[in-house]
Amino acid sequence: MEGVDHLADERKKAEFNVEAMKIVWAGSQHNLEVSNRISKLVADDPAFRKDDRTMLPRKELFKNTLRKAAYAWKRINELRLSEEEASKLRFYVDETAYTDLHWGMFIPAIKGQGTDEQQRKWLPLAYKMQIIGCYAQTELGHGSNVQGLETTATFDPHTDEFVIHSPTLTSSKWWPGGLGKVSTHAVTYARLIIDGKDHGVHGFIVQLRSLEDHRPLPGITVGDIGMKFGNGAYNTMDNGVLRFDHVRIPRNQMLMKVSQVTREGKYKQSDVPRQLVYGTMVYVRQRIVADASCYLSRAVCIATRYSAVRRQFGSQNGGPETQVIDYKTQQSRLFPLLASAYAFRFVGEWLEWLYTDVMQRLQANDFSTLPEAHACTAGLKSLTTSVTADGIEECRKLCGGHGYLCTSGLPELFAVYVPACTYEGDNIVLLLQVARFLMKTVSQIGTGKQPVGTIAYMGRIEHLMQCRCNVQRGFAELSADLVEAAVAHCQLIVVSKFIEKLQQDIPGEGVKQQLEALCGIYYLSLLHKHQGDFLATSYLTPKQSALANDQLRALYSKVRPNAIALVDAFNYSDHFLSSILGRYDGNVYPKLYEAAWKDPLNESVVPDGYHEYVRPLLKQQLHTARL
Ligand SMILES: CC/C=C\C/C=C\C/C=C\C/C=C\C/C=C\C/C=C\C=C\C(=O)SCCNC(=O)CCNC(=O)[C@H](O)C(C)(C)COP(=O)(O)OP(=O)(O)OC[C@H]1O[C@@H](n2cnc3c(N)ncnc32)[C@H](O)[C@@H]1OP(=O)(O)O
Ligand SMILES: Cc1cc2nc3c(=O)[nH]c(=O)nc-3n(C[C@H](O)[C@H](O)[C@H](O)COP(=O)(O)OP(=O)(O)OC[C@H]3O[C@@H](n4cnc5c(N)ncnc54)[C@H](O)[C@@H]3O)c2cc1C
Repeated sequence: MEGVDHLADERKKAEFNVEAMKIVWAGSQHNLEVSNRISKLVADDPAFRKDDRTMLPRKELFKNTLRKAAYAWKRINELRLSEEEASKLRFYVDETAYTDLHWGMFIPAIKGQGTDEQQRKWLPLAYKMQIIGCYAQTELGHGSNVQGLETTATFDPHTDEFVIHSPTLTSSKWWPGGLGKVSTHAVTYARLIIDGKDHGVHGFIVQLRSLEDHRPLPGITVGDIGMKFGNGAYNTMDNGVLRFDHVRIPRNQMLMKVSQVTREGKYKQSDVPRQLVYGTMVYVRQRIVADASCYLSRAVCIATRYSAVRRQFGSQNGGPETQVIDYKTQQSRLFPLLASAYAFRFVGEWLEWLYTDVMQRLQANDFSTLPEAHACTAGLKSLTTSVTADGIEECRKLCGGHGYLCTSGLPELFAVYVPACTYEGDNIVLLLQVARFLMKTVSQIGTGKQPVGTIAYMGRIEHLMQCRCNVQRGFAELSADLVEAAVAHCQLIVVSKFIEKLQQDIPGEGVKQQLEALCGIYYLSLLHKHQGDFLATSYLTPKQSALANDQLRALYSKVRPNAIALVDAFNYSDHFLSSILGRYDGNVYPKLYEAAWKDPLNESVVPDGYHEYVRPLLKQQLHTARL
């Protein structure tokens, strides 16, 4: 029934102040106000419609994305939106586009690795979108191993230029988003060669296309790499291929904050770690962690609302069947994901703080916290994206058959999100970086160096203090176990940041109690999942393990009446969720029925192809039957 809130009874059960929880989720009253205003702006504008996205052929889909990106830019300028509001608007438009890479990587790369002079030249052009940029690092044959890139940038002292070249097929740039069809410029990563000497990988600003007619400049071959997983989803993005045939750029287009090449061809390394060349990846990994909670909470919101609407079995005396959310099995799959969404929100906030702190220290030439920042961003990116991708798929299954329909919103959400486990660093490769950091810490504990920050706990573990180990010995052989240790370390960070959040003053009736319950669900469900490890290492007795499980079940019961309100606190509009199963009013069945009839296949009663391919079969059967 239109206008009826089918979830109203569920909302009445809430034992906490939902408006106050919305502020906690948004981070502040100000953030909530901006989110409300911008999300409404997008939802009310038919130009941002997206319910047809999974049905459009690629060319039409891509053109539509270009139209939306241009329209979004027009609105940002007309309404004089601030940078914060503009990025919120792109978030609520909810369509991956070349602009993600322009704002998310091209500009940050210039800011992080360009000199003041380079920033003064390039940033105003980029901010006004008079040039559009991408981040061209990965190659056909090399992704994870950045030091293995093959593209060369050879200094020519006669002309004061670099010659950018792709020497082999495997050196072709492959994957950069925005590169395929749109970008006019790329921050390109290439090996710096001076006088025959290889100085390793550096970033260069290279113009790819004419600003007049958009054609590739001489020596540039560029195009899209083709369709990716899923309908709609990441196919709105022009991930590209790029080859250079001795393309010349002026010397001052090498990003020279970390190291410089002089007019005479001298290579000078600033007094900063070379890893700062990887700085853009650290920035984006930190953003990806913040984003994981958004994707997971969307899926959880859909699955929770639908689980309250859906009924199966258990009818008493002809009464209604049981809401599937009341089954303990459903709760044991759903509520840990709900708890994870909140946990990732808080760890994302903390990581943002850590990143800002590291950046401030770098300004003051203090590089001491860089290894920890790298380990935290790499590890948490890996953990949160893996859990989120798996969580979205679990939410689809929690919605039964209807979860498989595109109109549930879940298939596209999964397809658009799952590459997050690969881009910005394959999740296993990143965990190996964390493991390396942990092993290095262990090797230093023996020398009396006290670990601080997220690894301080290691200094309190007795047997680690006795440990005398070399970082590399046995590392490869034990790498699968070390990856597990790295995940456990990252989980510890997530749990401790959730607990720290609870130690803050959290206003709003019942809000803190709900968060305490969710925090308990988060760590107890982990403990339950890994109880074998805890029992094997005698950190838990079987009795304690059983008690923990009892406590977990009790917390599911505590959260159950609040479940709908806890997902309402994410504050997602129906437009943003784009899911019939996750509708705010729970009016699922009539809307599913209505949507089916809008499918292009139902435009005609007799489908295209019937007369060519079906009718002849039927005729043949009629003929055979008569015989
Ligand atoms: C659909 C959209 C979804 C979400 C949107 C999310 C966010 C939106 C908001 C903003 C973002 C905007 C856009 C992004 C959106 C979507 C993503 C789209 C695009 C994706 C782009 C990319 O994928 S770009 C390419 C990314 N590539 C990688 O990540 C490569 C991974 N590899 C590496 O990083 C390195 O090769 C390595 C770390 C694995 C190894 O490096 P190497 O130099 O060989 O190092 P080692 O020898 O192992 O180590 C040497 C020492 O250096 C230390 N180290 C390594 N890396 C760093 C670092 N980054 N910082 C600091 N220190 C570092 C290492 O620990 C070693 O230290 P020691 O002390 O041990 O010597
Ligand atoms: C949607 C999408 C968007 C992207 N956008 C961009 C972009 O804008 N710009 C850009 O430059 N790049 C981009 N990329 C590329 C991306 O960064 C790389 O794909 C990513 O870094 C992984 O590298 P790879 O593809 O080389 O994987 P590989 O390293 O080849 O991984 C293959 C397998 O090998 C394993 N493996 C690799 N090394 C090791 C090791 N040392 N030990 C154990 N196992 C290992 C991995 O775990 C994985 O299972 C994008 C990729 C995708 C999918």
